Amino acid sequence: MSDDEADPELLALLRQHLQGKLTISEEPETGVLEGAEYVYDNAIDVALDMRSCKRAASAIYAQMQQKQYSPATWTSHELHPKSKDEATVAFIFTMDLLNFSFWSEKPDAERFAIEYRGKRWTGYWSLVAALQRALDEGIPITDSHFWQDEESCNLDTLKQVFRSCTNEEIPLLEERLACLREAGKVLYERYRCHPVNLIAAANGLAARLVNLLARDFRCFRDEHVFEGRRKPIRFLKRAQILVADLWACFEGESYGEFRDIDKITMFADYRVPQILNTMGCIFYSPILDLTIRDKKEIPAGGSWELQLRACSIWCVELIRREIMRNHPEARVNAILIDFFLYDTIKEMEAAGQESVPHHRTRSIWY
Ligand SMILES: Nc1nc2c(c(CN[C@H]3C=C[C@H](O)[C@@H]3O)cn2[C@@H]2O[C@H](COP(=O)(O)O)[C@@H](O)[C@H]2O)c(=O)[nH]1
Repeated sequence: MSDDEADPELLALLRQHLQGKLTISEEPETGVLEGAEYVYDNAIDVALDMRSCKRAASAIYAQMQQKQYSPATWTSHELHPKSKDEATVAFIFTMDLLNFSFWSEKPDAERFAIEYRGKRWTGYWSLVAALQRALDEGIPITDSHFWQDEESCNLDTLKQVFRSCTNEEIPLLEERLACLREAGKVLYERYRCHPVNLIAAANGLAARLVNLLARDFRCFRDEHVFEGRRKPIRFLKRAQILVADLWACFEGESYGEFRDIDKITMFADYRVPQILNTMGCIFYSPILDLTIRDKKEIPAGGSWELQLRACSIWCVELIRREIMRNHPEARVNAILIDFFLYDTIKEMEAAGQESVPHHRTRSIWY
């Protein structure tokens, strides 16, 4: 077919569209839930316990009501940015670009930690504290121009930004620099150097923003082949939590306004599976259970890890459906359930009440 002959299939599609027979769905899907259900249906090392999920649904709903859990809870965290503007969009984008792999095998007093505002911050909060401290110190760590400037933004700069008050360095420092470099390049090439233009391109659709992040940024493309299945399983954890953080921070308005926000799923990290296991909602084969309890590393991209992540997503979806079945008026979605579960396991950790460890996989995806 010569270049100027149109593809007959395309012509047929166009004709159907013009005749109003073809509605090109405005509502894109991320495919995350579909992939999670597929893995759940084919998992042999991870399973769900329906009775525990039902029990968890009513307990979670009751506690969320009692704590008045809402998107506004996000801003109430001491370290999260308070201004509702472009600077906060840039902060959240930078934060979720680097929001991965903080766990340490060192004892608490020796693990990587950031000293900021008179406190020691570890885990996710060490990331937020380091970014806030860098901005206080005049380092433009949330500016995509800076990320591309190899003179002023390099490994030494990041070592300074993430300098620890212990002898342990932040894990995967080189990978974090690579994420900033790539994101700086893509934002320059496609989004006029600022993530607000990426949000504008999504046109108020959360699923579209997630898909744009996965399409344009390799470092957000958290998808993996499960046991040889041709179509990769999409987790897109940092892309999804980025949308969720925007929605929560801006309380569903302005840069956080998404008419399909309920399409966002739980974020497949290493903390929520831990609390779901603690509550008996998900359980493991004896060998996997032993591996996790012995704090042995689980290979990134392997079947065990994908089963853990996918079954956790599916578990939170079933909990969400159970809550909506019993409370049709509830303003609860997978994001708020997830945020609640994460904050709950962190409270348990702070109180020394963790009964089972989280799984250990070192990865840039979560
Ligand atoms: N599923 C899920 N994963 C989350 C979060 C958050 C923080 N979200 C804040 C925003 C609103 C909420 O109220 C939280 O205050 C971090 N993480 C992930 O956990 C890991 C860090 O664990 P640790 O090293 O122990 O701090 C790492 O993979 C990180 O990406 C969440 O909410 N959900």
